[in-house]
Amino acid sequence: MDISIPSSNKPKILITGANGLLGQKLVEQLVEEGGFEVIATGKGPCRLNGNGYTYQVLDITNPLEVDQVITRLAPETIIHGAAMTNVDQCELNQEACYEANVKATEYLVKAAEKVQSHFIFVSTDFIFSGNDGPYDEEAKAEPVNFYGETKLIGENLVRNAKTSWAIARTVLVYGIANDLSRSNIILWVKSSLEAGKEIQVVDDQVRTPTLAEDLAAGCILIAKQKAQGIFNISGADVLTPYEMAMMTADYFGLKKELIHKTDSTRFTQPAKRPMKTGFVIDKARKELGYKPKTFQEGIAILAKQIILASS
Ligand SMILES: NC(=O)C1=CN([C@@H]2O[C@H](COP(=O)(O)OP(=O)(O)OC[C@H]3O[C@@H](n4cnc5c(N)ncnc54)[C@H](OP(=O)(O)O)[C@@H]3O)[C@@H](O)[C@H]2O)C=CC1
Ligand SMILES: Cc1cn([C@H]2C[C@H](O)[C@@H](COP(=O)(O)OP(=O)(O)O[C@H]3O[C@@H](C)C(=O)[C@@H](O)[C@H]3O)O2)c(=O)[nH]c1=O
Repeated sequence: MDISIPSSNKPKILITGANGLLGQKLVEQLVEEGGFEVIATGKGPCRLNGNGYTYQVLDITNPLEVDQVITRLAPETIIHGAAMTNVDQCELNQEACYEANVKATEYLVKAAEKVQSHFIFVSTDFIFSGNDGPYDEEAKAEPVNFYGETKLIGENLVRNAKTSWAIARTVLVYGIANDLSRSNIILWVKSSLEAGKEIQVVDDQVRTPTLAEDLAAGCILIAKQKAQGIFNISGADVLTPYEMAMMTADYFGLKKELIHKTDSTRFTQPAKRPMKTGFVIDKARKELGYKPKTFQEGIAILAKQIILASS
């Protein structure tokens, strides 16, 4: 069922993967700001709260559906955040990952070209090797897992698009939203420690963790300014997952003794993780006016949302 609101004379912005963590924050902020007519799309029923947007079912791996929805709605702007984001699942089920992250992006770019939408593609630090981060926008891509490979192919499809485009790259997104398909580091650490579970956390991988609200704000700055090119949209704090876990335990007053420091030789996952990533965000700060929260501020924001969600 599509939830529709009367169309307006505002420019249309279409969000793919709107039921996801980034998608929900994008819709929330766009509706709040009021500058766009917001079209939220996702596979299956709407899992968003609130109103002020139109929900349209859209499975981006269906080329016919993509063409019909995009050409009928002709959005001025598309923010394409939908993807298969479980990195280990991507390694183990490469066909599904390629469909969702590459073929779907191809269908969306083709449809965007027909209606000349400004196309904003959300990408990742996982396109890099992790040998020499943190990275600026000019760094050489060299993915170390299949998920990263598919996101890099997606980037290249977008860079060759015959319509205006931007790429918003981000890192280790954390936050809370409605009925999410996957967890994220703060929620996972908090729930493990509250359950009295011991966790092994690596201290040799480096990230610049990103509050979901900041990523959404960065994408909206790009949309409003119709900015073109590649922008690093992440947090500024350079931290290891172990440091993030300890800060999370500290903030929520949980038992730090349950957190055991380890390294990537002892803690392995099905898909290899790039060791040292993280982003230099000077370009987004200067050209977009992007201003991310600190990780500490991000935890506090999340804590308030968790209390709100449980009240
Ligand atoms: N999370 C992170 O740490 C990072 C994310 N990114 C990128 O940011 C973007 C958003 O990620 P995030 O919000 O965190 O991830 P989520 O997994 O929360 O959101 C992705 C959304 O895409 C949807 N989706 C998957 N397949 C399809 C499909 N065939 N048709 C329609 N929708 C589909 C999912 O639907 P459903 O909810 O029904 O499964 C989900 O809502 C992604 O492009 C990701 O690659 C980049 C760096 C870090
Ligand atoms: C589950 C787990 C993770 N970790 C570490 C590994 C990693 O550095 C960090 C996060 O691991 P996860 O597997 O939860 O998340 P991961 O799949 O690495 O997250 C990635 O998601 C995709 C979508 C991206 O685009 C990337 O930017 C990145 O955010 O925490 C541990 O140390 N111990 C653990 O038990």
